[in-house]
Amino acid sequence: MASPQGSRAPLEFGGPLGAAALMLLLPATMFHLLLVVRSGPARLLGPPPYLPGLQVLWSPRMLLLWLTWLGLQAALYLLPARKVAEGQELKDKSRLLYPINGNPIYDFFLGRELNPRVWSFDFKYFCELRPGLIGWVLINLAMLMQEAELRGSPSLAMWLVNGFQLLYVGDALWHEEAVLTTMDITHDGFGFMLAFGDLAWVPFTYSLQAQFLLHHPQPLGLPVASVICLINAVGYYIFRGANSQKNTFRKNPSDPRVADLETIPTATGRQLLVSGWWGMVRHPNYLGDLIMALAWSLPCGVSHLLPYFYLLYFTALLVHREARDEQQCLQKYGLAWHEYCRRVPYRILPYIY
Ligand SMILES: NC(=O)C1=CN([C@@H]2O[C@H](COP(=O)(O)OP(=O)(O)OC[C@H]3O[C@@H](n4cnc5c(N)ncnc54)[C@H](OP(=O)(O)O)[C@@H]3O)[C@@H](O)[C@H]2O)C=CC1
Ligand SMILES: CC(C)CCC[C@@H](C)[C@H]1CC=C2C3=C(CC[C@@]21C)[C@@]1(C)CC[C@H](O)C[C@@H]1CC3
Repeated sequence: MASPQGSRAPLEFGGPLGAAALMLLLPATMFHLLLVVRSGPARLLGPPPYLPGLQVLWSPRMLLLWLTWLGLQAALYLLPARKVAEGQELKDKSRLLYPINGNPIYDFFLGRELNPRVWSFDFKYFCELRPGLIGWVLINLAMLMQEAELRGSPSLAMWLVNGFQLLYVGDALWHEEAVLTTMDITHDGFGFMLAFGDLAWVPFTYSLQAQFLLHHPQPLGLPVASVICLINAVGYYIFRGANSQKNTFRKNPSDPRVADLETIPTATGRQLLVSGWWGMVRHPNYLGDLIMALAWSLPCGVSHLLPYFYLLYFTALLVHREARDEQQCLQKYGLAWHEYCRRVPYRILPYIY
């Protein structure tokens, strides 16, 4: 089906071939990382030390545990006390139409249903923040507790990684409503990418540093730990400052905290911030997030590349995501976006990219 303008919407992620490759590569990458992190050499680019037998990989008990975890999260999600927030309204009051491009692989990967719901249970919104992110910090905690069992007490590096990532997840849950304006909720369908990303990729690869530290303890002195804490604090300050500034502005441009910021009018009636954080680069929030990603890897030392996998993957993800967002903003704002790009020429890293 053509999009409202009659033209075919551009295929993303390399179209069907890219989608098929990612659906094979991503689970294989996660599997490789989980095998290598437990090995002595822990070589990111080396072959996995061994391939476990089927009896190791398939456990009905683990499947039951995972389904119980999902069920618990679903029950908590349905609690009547939860706050209900308006989703982001689309331009023409209707919902985006997904191109029926006649290719099941691409649709399966990117998903076609924008708001997959059963009654009030929104599967995409539920998966985006709860089972995966909370599962992530639970795995981290399990690593910390296992290190305490093994070595008498958790290492300083393990405390740092747990603390930094607990702050990140707690922040995401505290600002849960902000997820409603992300492209995952407003633009992407709920397909393999988000289902696998939310439920497997986040808990099992985002906890890689904690898993690495359990199997490869790293000495960390207080002076270096203090510098790493400062790096994470700077990253979080930029991340939170930029996200809050934009979300406050989007909710109420007259809010005293953003009313004095310079803006560019657009034909949609919405304005673009062109000073403050969003006058520094076009995605300051990504910059803060990447600085935190560096701070999460540094406690693992520099002897192995493996703990820096998240930083490498995340850089690629945000560079790609930024390009996708640029395309969407160009479609939304046209000349106003060109003007914004002229005045704010850098995307993520000031004077570099
Ligand atoms: N840890 C992880 O795996 C991931 C973390 N993230 C983090 O999630 C957060 C959200 O990122 P993301 O969902 O990509 O989207 P963003 O929060 O960056 O929002 C992008 C949208 O913001 C609006 N916008 C852009 N520029 C301006 C401007 N100058 N003035 C006003 N509005 C503007 C546009 O939407 P509109 O104009 O329609 O409002 C644009 O589509 C980020 O901090 C990111 O780092 C993201 C992906 C993965
Ligand atoms: C290569 C992967 C399989 C592609 C999947 C990417 C997903 C894991 C991410 C896409 C956007 C995400 C966001 C977050 C977590 C990761 C995913 C789902 C946050 C919830 C992280 C916390 C932030 O405060 C908000 C983010 C929104 C986007």
